[in-house]
Amino acid sequence: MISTELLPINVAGQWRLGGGDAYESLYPANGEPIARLKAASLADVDEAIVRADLAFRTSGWAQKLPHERAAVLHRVAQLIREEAEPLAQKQRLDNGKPINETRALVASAAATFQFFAAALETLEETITPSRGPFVTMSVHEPMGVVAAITPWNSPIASEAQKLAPALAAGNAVIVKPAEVTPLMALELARICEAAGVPKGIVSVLPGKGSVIGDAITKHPLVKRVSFTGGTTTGKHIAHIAADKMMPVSLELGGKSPTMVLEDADLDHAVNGVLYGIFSSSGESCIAGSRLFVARRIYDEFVTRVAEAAAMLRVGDPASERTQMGPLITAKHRESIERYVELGVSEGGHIRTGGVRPHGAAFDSGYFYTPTILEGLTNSARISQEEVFGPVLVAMPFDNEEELIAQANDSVYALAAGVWSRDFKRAWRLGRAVQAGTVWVNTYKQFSVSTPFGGWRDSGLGREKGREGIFQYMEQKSMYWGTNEQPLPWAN
Ligand SMILES: NC(=O)C1=CN([C@@H]2O[C@H](COP(=O)(O)OP(=O)(O)OC[C@H]3O[C@@H](n4cnc5c(N)ncnc54)[C@H](O)[C@@H]3O)[C@@H](O)[C@H]2O)C=CC1
Ligand SMILES: O=Cc1ccc(S(=O)(=O)O)cc1
Repeated sequence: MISTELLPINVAGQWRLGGGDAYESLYPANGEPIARLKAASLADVDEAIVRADLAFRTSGWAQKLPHERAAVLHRVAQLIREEAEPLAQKQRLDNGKPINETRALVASAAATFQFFAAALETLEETITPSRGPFVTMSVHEPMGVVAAITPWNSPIASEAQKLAPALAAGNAVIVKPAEVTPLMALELARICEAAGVPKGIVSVLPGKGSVIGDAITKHPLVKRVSFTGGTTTGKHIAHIAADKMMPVSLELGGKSPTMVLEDADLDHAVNGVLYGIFSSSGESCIAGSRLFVARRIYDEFVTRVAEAAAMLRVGDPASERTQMGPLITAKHRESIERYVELGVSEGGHIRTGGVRPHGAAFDSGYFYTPTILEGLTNSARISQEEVFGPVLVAMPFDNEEELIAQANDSVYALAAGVWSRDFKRAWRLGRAVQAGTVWVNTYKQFSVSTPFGGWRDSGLGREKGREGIFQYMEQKSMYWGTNEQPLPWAN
């Protein structure tokens, strides 16, 4: 247990107990409580947003010069780095990912703050070519209060990905973390305050999405929502946003194809496929969950992947040797088990996994074995729906045309992988596959300077990259008259 005391939440700079129901955050590896807190109430939501709006207008945050705000964000990055190990351990407890993964997420959160601080300092507005007796320019203004609604699977990274650009842009930010993983957002708010972000500019309101997230989205003072989560929730938020004429960005689900060609470096591809689906226990929007392998090498390749999957070290997230930890909750594991049963009922057979691991070390956590299904087509429900767990569907293909048709036959289009030594084929497939991100001869690599987002049901808008900051700003075109030529009605 991190603390037996009820943890305070952050209502526009006031650290206090939430007004909602008390609940416990559980360690997925053993089901034991690690923290207790009270969720935000609807009154907390309204108070946080009204006070955030006041802080936006009066705290001076929005008016700071870019290099001054950037200095504060650099300090946030530095403080995250100074506290990296305790933060990683806390996130391990909150979310159950292996410690090596949570360390990488903490490092990426620091890098994100550093990147957006640098982006802000070097941001250039544009003077546009004039077409009259005036000088024209395009500038950007902060929006006011914006909201960041995040899922449970990579808390500190997904929160930093929204908080850093939103703060860089000069806004006040309401963070609504997933109910089951509230701790990292609270830590980030504490660090922002310590780094010099004025009180009221960051709030963290944990609680049920359908209540707290909904109220935040609908609030008239909230000028933008940046959401990461499931596609159904994302569509619901998009409807509310349409009614408010509010811009949104939506980072949603995926069912990403990995394509392995006959000429691929197979050692490398085996590792890439394993990492793509089984890292983070497959609880990853970009998990490479559909594997297409050239028929000529299908048996050899899938045998190698299955054998390696069976050898993955599933277990204690605290151990540096662990490659796959537990799933997030008992309920989520049940949903994955139902998907595997569905795959079998649709004609699939389990090549490896498909069970909970046995042994005392696993009994009270939410563990599941790395699972590969074969014998299914791309139209099976388990090939089409997001499982969000360690389940791979492997399928052979006969030619490129059929491969691309199947890879693109999905409501999702978030990511894709191509494995081939033939540059021309890899290029052709990489350009033909419909996806927000394509990895060639690698998978699940990220750079904060490269935009990320999905097509179709995988989302709207892009995060990261220098342009990511503009998501949180309104654009304004300015015309400066030069008086060289009178307006038509001049007297
Ligand atoms: N494209 C991307 O970048 C990523 C997408 N995801 C997606 O997230 C999903 C898993 O996360 P979950 O927490 O299960 O998703 P979810 O959609 O249930 O919840 C995500 C967040 O939205 C909140 N929420 C739920 N209902 C809401 C409502 N009516 N109004 C406002 N907020 C609401 C939740 O409390 C949580 O904070 C997966 O489908 C996955 O693909 C996850 C990580 C990255
Ligand atoms: O930057 C994008 C990004 C990185 C990781 C993930 S996930 O946590 O693996 O789903 C999602 C988006």
